[in-house]
Amino acid sequence: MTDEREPNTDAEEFAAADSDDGSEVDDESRTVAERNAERRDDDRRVTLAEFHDACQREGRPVLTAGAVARTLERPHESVSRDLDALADRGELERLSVSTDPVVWYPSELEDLTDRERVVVFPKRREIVVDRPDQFTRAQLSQFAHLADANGERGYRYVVRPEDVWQAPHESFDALARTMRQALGERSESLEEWVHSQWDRAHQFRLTTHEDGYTVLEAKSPEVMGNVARQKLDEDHVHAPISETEDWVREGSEAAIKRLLYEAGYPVQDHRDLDAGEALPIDLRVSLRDYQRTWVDRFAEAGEGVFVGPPGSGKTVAAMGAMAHVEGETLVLVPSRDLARQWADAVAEYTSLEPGQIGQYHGGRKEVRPVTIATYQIAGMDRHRSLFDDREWGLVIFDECQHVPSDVYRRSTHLQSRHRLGLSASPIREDDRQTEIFTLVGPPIGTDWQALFDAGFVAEPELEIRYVPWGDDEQRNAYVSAEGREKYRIAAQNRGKLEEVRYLLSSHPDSKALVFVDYLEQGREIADALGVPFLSGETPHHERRRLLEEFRRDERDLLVVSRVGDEGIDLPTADLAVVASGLGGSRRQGTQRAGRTMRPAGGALVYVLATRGSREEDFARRQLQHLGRKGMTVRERTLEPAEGE
Ligand SMILES: Nc1ncnc2c1ncn2[C@@H]1O[C@H](COP(=O)(O)OP(=O)(O)OP(=O)(O)O)[C@@H](O)[C@H]1O
Repeated sequence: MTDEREPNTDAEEFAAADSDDGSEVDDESRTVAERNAERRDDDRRVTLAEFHDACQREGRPVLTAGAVARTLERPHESVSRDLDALADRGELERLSVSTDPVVWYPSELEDLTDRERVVVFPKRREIVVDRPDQFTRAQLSQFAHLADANGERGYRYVVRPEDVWQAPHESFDALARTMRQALGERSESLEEWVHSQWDRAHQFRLTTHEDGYTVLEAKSPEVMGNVARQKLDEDHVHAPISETEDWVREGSEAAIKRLLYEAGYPVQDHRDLDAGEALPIDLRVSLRDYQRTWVDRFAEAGEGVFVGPPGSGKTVAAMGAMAHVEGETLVLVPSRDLARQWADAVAEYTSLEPGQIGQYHGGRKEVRPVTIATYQIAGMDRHRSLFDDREWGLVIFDECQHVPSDVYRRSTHLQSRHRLGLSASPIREDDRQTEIFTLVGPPIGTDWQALFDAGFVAEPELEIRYVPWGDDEQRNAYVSAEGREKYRIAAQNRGKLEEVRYLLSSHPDSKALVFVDYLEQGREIADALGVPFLSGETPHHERRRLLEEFRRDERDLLVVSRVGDEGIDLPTADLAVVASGLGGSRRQGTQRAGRTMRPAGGALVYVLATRGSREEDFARRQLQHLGRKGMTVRERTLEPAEGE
């Protein structure tokens, strides 16, 4: 299911790394080459993990040096020496049996049955872990991101520059400690690389001068001259203050952060942020531990993006951030429905009175100490004053992967305020990630799997069902069609209706949502099932009524068009069937699946794809992404009905 690559052996990895190293030997580099040679020698020493491997391959917990040498394909003599060294360090036990050769076994025998094995591939900057425990996962997620997790064959983490840039550590030494704890031992070349990335992220910072203006500080005159002064011009900075300091033009902080980020030097933002007009706020709910950690990290930085699966409590944690800032707050959301839900939630979870909470959108225009506005309104010229009407101390961007660029542009002058983004989809297909990072802040997250394991969010089961064509006419049309038309025909395969019926009938007690991408198909399915079809064409009040009925359990089935992705916050469902919608972005897949990840009930997602069509490949790729998030993904190919 996933594109997990089989790890090479360590030896292959190092052999590959070797070809880069020390190939040019001149007088000066000889010492480097010698050092590398030594290190290679070190790296070739038998490690405890390799001993474990050997035991596993031999199927025995106790081995002779000869057996280890044979299994690992290493010289007997050096293996004996290495095993001695491991025993001296207390990692192996040695037992001499008279007349027989010495045998070796791990000091912790239980290691063999229930141990996590960490293999580092420094050159690819990948870490593969077998059965990592919670602690290891928490440590790893501080400097690497989970690229694959299929539960059976291990977790693959990759360390990207931005993972290091946003590591929540005070110093490189602290980060290195976390790495060593997670990896079990030191990986020198990975550490070197991480160190260089760490340095990059600590070359520049923005600070507030005692006279109130912003200063860009560089760590050295060289980096100021070679990087900042090459990338920035008089639009961004006034005259230099010193060799390492520039006086920043008001309002260009966001542009500076972006330019330097793109040059590979993310800027630390240490300005004194303006808390705006004071607004005392008490929380009426106690935050969960991970939410408290999010809020603490936000409090420390003054900015950031909470990244967690839907239903993981980002909205509630955002209120924790509001209570920390205690300033007037502007919340921007993608739709009116969400504005209303936010207003209700603020009233429920904080000490604020309803009269202090305003909504600002097509329906209502209230600007109050806490104002929730839609992106649509916030992007309109005639409503631009929204940003300046009050001294906002905090701006919250809900679903911040959707923030339209005009809203970003308009809110850049709010850079001096606290900024918080909320997102359930960390992965972007365009370059929004840079925008979010530089305009809002760095991601603050928790390993999703940890949230599933702790039971805060129910992990959905996902199944892709490959459905045969419903009739020959469509199949033939598909064969002769081209390009996007192929997707369209496959998406609307009439065979899917039967499959939807079947799935609904096999979950008779579930509250279900059926998603479609095409209005025509939505109407057909809704008609056939005798239920309403909710689309962009459904009047607003009608939409709300239907959703309310669904929430109150007065309805248990709705067919929803793509509008359900962006505009409205769908109620909790037990079952989601994605009948079409595989032509969109990866994010869409995540969000749809996410709708059923609410804590209640054993939520289940079925994605239908037409067998043998492009949809099939697409489904596989989209759901891989979910697999990487630690969900269980299953595939099932359905046979055509009799006679076809
Ligand atoms: N600390 C908490 N204590 C009790 N309940 C909580 C807490 N945090 C969140 N919840 C509950 O969990 C549910 C989901 O929370 P919330 O709406 O904040 O999640 P979310 O991550 O913002 O979801 P979405 O991404 O769908 O907007 C809500 O019903 C909320 O009441």
